[in-house]
Amino acid sequence: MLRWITAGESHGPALMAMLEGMVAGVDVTSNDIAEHLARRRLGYGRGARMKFEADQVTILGGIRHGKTLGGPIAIQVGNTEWPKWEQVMSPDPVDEAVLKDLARNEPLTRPRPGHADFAGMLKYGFDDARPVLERASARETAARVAVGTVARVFLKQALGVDVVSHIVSIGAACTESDAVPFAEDLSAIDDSPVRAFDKSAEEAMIKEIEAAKRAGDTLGGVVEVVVHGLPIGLGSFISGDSRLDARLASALMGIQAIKGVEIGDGFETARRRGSAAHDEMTPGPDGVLRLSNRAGGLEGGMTNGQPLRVRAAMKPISTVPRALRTVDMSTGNEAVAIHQRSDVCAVPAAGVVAEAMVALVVAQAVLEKFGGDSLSETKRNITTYLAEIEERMQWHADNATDAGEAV
Ligand SMILES: Cc1cc2nc3c(=O)[nH]c(=O)nc-3n(C[C@H](O)[C@H](O)[C@H](O)COP(=O)(O)O)c2cc1C
Ligand SMILES: C=C(O[C@@H]1CC(C(=O)O)=C[C@@H](OP(=O)(O)O)[C@H]1O)C(=O)O
Repeated sequence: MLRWITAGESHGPALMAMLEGMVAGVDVTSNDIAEHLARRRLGYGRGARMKFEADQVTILGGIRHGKTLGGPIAIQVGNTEWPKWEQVMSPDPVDEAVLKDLARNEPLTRPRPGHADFAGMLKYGFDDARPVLERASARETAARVAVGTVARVFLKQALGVDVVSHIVSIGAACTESDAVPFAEDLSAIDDSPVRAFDKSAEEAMIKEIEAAKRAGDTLGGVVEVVVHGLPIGLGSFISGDSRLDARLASALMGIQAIKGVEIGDGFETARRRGSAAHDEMTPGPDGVLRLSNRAGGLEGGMTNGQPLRVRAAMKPISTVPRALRTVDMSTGNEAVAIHQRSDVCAVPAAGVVAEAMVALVVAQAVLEKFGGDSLSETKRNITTYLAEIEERMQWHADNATDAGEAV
């Protein structure tokens, strides 16, 4: 089974990610990983760190001469800030006298409502939020994007599919378009500072971020991930945890600040009648043709041959410059929450992270269905399966007559 894990803190020496279960023979290099990490650093409204963070990539195992070897893949992403934090974040003990004089080491005792500080301090028994926020921080998403890159290049090489995303809304500024973009339509999406597909919405989104910044406030929004061309039958209805929609929701919800996941038309579907909620089928030249894609390409927890379409809602950043009320955990008194360097809006970056999580989950489902130890073996299995599906679809196309039931 394809599995992944990350380690590391926001201001530690580096983040690390391990990916186990990837087949041999996938072409991937440090440059591919660096390219996607650079995309994650972009976006209007991000804080100062993204301007100088270099996300130095080192592949430590599992890849040789640009090809996966079949063993666990280990990737390190360096934290540019480490030299400033060497003592505060040292894995080995540091002299108390040295730490006492470091402003950076001042205990953070005023938890930010909305961040992990409060519950994390109580749960792990810390008087300081530093050890909590270091790991809760979305800096960790750089490690996910690193392993997500391996998953996305595997999907491209095994099936020819691209995992793409765009921003649907930031605050109240929302795209008007309900088109499901193709990868070609999104080839220049990273040139948009808010990664918006719809140009008129782009302007409104930028204005929304500027207004929030001026007001000392922060923003969230909604991202959409799309994958065209997936084979029918990834995931399964046989149990809750094998349903692909459940697995996608879990992976997307696992991203810091994501508070809602919608598959296809999701919540809107719940407001419709059945007659207007599903995707009717009709005989077509390739077998069965769908008249809509409200389900987002998933029925019964399986891909159904329609484009996969999944959205994730991100809450506003909780480090609000116009700081929120809190309680000082060292005194019990009313206080204002910690305010430190932070993003005003990180929705465009969250889109890149969401792509990585979707790529990992879909790659896991592809490997589960088609197996193989090498890319060529997986591809062979895919080809055989697709030929069978095509044969059945062709049977429908060849046998359909006008004698069907009229609707
Ligand atoms: C790409 C990205 C960047 C983020 N940047 C910040 C930030 O600069 N400041 C902040 O307070 N939260 C930021 N967050 C959100 C926090 O990490 C998140 O709210 C926190 O870990 C608590 O988890 P929860 O929101 O899921 O409950 C960011 C999230 C993402 C996905
Ligand atoms: C470092 C990243 O995002 C960070 C996510 C984050 C948080 O609380 O989640 C807080 C900020 O951390 P710092 O105080 O170090 O600037 C962001 O910059 C990153 O995305 O690489």
